[in-house]
Amino acid sequence: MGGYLGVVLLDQVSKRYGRGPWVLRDLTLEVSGLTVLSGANGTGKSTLLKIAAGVLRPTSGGVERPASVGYVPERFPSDVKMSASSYLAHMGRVRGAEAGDVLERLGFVGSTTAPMSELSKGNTQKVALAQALAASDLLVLDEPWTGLDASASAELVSLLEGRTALVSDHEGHLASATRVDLAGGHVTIELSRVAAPDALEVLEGVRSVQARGSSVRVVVAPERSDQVLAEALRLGCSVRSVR
Ligand SMILES: Nc1ncnc2c1ncn2[C@@H]1O[C@H](COP(=O)(O)OP(=O)(O)OP(=O)(O)O)[C@@H](O)[C@H]1O
Repeated sequence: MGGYLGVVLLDQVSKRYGRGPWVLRDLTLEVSGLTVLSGANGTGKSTLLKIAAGVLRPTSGGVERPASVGYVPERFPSDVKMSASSYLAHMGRVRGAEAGDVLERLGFVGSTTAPMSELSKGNTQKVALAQALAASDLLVLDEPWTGLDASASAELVSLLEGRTALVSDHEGHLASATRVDLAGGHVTIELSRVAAPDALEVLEGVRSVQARGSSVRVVVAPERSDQVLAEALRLGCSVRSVR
């Protein structure tokens, strides 16, 4: 893979935390322009964004990101002792690009010299956005409107115009952006006589396998449910229900 400017490419990315259920499975994603990630709570939006930004490794699969990536996490740490101006200067040196007038445009009204831990939630978010928006190739923004007032929210929409960005947005600020829905629905298969749950867990499309008393509940992507059912029967499992 090579040469994607302003585009993050996730190639067959899967992620699970430890031995927990699969949060993402075989996800391939190219981003150009504004792309909004949607999906119910817990479907893996923040996980995907962390992987795209490079702060979390996928369990498997490849990620290629451009050189200059700006990331705003879902929650900015609340205990940063550095001041906003020191933080932005530091990030500017790391990135080789200044934050420019983003703070002013977003209507920042706090102190740029006080510790950031003393800033209000909205003003902290504006600093987080200012450092990220200095990146030139790709923005990865997790709920970036959190804590912003109406005028800062509208300004952020205009700041994102023409940018390449992967954004989670519960509130529909970017109505005209490309949408990637992580929910995609699921099929739950209840099995008994399961000798080897591990053999089910590795099947394509399987999101989780949970023992429940004498049965095992398998959550599967809808497009793979027929194949998983067939494989479960081949492994000698009995099917109790599919819904
Ligand atoms: N550090 C972690 N350790 C273990 N499990 C985690 C961790 N982070 C996230 N998860 C799990 O991964 C799943 C996806 O979480 P994630 O935060 O990516 O979802 P989300 O779509 O961003 O949710 P929300 O809309 O509520 O912010 C959830 O089941 C969550 O419990």
